[in-house]
Amino acid sequence: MAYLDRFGRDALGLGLLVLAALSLIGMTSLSQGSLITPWGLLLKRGLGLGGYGLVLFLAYLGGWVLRGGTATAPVKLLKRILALEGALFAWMTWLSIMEGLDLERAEAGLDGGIIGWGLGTLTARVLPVPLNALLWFLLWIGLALIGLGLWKRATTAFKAWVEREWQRPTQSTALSEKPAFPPTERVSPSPSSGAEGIPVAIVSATRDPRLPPLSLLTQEETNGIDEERILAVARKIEQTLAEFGIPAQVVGYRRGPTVTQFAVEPGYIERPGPDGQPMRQKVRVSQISALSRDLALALAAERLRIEAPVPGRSYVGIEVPNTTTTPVRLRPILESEAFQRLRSPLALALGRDVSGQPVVADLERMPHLLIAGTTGSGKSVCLASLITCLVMNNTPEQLRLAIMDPKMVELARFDGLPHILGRVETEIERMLAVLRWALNEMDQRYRLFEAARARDLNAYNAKQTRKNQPGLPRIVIIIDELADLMMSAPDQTEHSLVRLAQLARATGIHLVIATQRPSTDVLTGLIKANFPARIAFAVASSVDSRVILDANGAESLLGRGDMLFLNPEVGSPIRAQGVILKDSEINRVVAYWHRLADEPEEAPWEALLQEEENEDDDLLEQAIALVRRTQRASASLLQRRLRVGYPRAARLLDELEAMGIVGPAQGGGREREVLIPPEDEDQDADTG
Ligand SMILES: Nc1ncnc2c1ncn2[C@@H]1O[C@H](COP(=O)(O)OP(=O)(O)OP(=O)(O)O)[C@@H](O)[C@H]1O
Repeated sequence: MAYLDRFGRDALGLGLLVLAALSLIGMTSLSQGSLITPWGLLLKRGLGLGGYGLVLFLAYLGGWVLRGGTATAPVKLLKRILALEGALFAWMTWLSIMEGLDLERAEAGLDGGIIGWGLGTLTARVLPVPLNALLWFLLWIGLALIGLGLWKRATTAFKAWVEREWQRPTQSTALSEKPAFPPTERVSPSPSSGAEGIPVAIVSATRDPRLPPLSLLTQEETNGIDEERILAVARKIEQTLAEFGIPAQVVGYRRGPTVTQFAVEPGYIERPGPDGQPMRQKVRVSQISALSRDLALALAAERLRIEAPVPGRSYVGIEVPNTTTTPVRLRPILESEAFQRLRSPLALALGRDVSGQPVVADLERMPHLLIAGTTGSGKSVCLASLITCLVMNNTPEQLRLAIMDPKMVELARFDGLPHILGRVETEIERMLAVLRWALNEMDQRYRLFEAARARDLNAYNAKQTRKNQPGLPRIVIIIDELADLMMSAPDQTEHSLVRLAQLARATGIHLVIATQRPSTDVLTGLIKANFPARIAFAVASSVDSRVILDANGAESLLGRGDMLFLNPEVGSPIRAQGVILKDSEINRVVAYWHRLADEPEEAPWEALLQEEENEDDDLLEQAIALVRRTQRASASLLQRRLRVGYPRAARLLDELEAMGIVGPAQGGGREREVLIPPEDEDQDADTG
């Protein structure tokens, strides 16, 4: 099927290119033919110079289809084609109007041809010539931008320009008065990006040819630095602090994708000393951080975070949201020096910090990652970018993923990646089986290492390579919502996660777990103790922030990918804007691997589930005997006595109900009614 798809696409793309070439030959009369000549004449007469536009349009469409452009959703594709066609007509009409709507010229195949002339004449009846020309010119530009997919970028740039021009007159006078920033603290624009201090890209020359090319991913979209606004905010900060009796100076700034961090150096307050002489006393940093709400009010900022002091620096950092945010893209981070320097297959591109520098980390060293934040704060986007980052750098022989997504929609689009063991699991019971399988796999790997006298996965794989034997892949287990698992089988989940977290590192098994419920019943002390690397997205309160990071701060984040990353090797959390991928980028990467994949394999935990199903029959017998003996029926009783997890106990109860042994659920956690008599009564009845 995929082959047919590919073949059809290639045929269509080539067909469009050939049509473009034939149209060009016909219009320029380079060659004669019974079809080409009348076709060229028709184009010339009908479209005038627009005929050349049509040639370009066909060639562009052909190239686009060949490059895989049909992966775009059909409605979107149709919209873009219609817009490009509209742009072509608008251009032809504009040409005709500019040449005075001359029918003779149109018939001779000049200007916009008959069609351009016709459309122009139609609107000329109601509009004066300049307005008529302007209307078609604007239509041409607008439709071309939509057709080329540049509309959003153009409107954003236009808005930023209007904003800049609007603010200019009010600020220019004050600007010359005080250069507030020493040049050293400024983010110098890099040659590759043209803005925002993004480091020069370094592409590794040693990229494995089996890996997807980086060109599948989008380049960064950047906003220019609006220095005037930054200066105005800096002045406002100084002014507000002064109004509260705190002398302080803004000595620099660092601009990131969503926030700008202002470096504020506390000044001195003069106080009368014990001897009556004035004494200079430095402002305490806590005095500045206490004013965060007043500063937010003065700057009309939604939320404001104060880092007091910035670790390793002699100033306080006040982070003010930018008016426009820049989406952080994966590709420039993969190409950055910081990422390349990690030289790890499990290097993760997390985002950009408050100065626009890449934030990267090595999952192998973390060795597990905990992600938490309220709903809509950016967890799933973060997981999707982590998965894409991993599969951009690893073949399925090097890395396997076990993905669990009880929310069912967020990560299901990765189904079909050959890296995924089985498929993306969405049912609680199957997820518990994945964890049990991971524990088995870990034990088995330890036995293999022992036999091969290898200390860890790297040593084992090196030995296998020397013997020309295949090595073992690393395994990353990803859970998109831990709360669901913890609610239905808390003991089993906690036990498995903790054991894996403690022991799995050497075997190349790593965990990435996310939750939107940062409460202590989900992130228990034991789990937290074993997951020192954490990412906190925006949360509702400082209590939640402390549950995740053991520190305040996440409550002041702005949401939508704004995060605090706690790297155990660094100590204090780093603020960053997370990477976001377009759907089209993910689709291209999945399609790349899908094309190379063999038939999907059965999940390795399938056998485990089958075994357990057989065990269930024994359990059912035991459950009947238990209910009959105790005359009580509840999930917790079955869990305790039969030593099973909640999902199994609940399933057993359902089966007992279907067999008419217990009544329906009572609600409110009450026990069910038992419908069979105790054993002796049964016997009495038999004998009597
Ligand atoms: N890094 C980012 N950059 C820009 N926008 C982002 C980023 N991350 C998330 N967003 C925006 O926030 C929205 C919500 O993100 P996401 O679905 O990841 O939240 P979530 O925390 O997983 O929520 P839920 O728990 O309800 O699934 C996204 O649709 C996107 O528009």
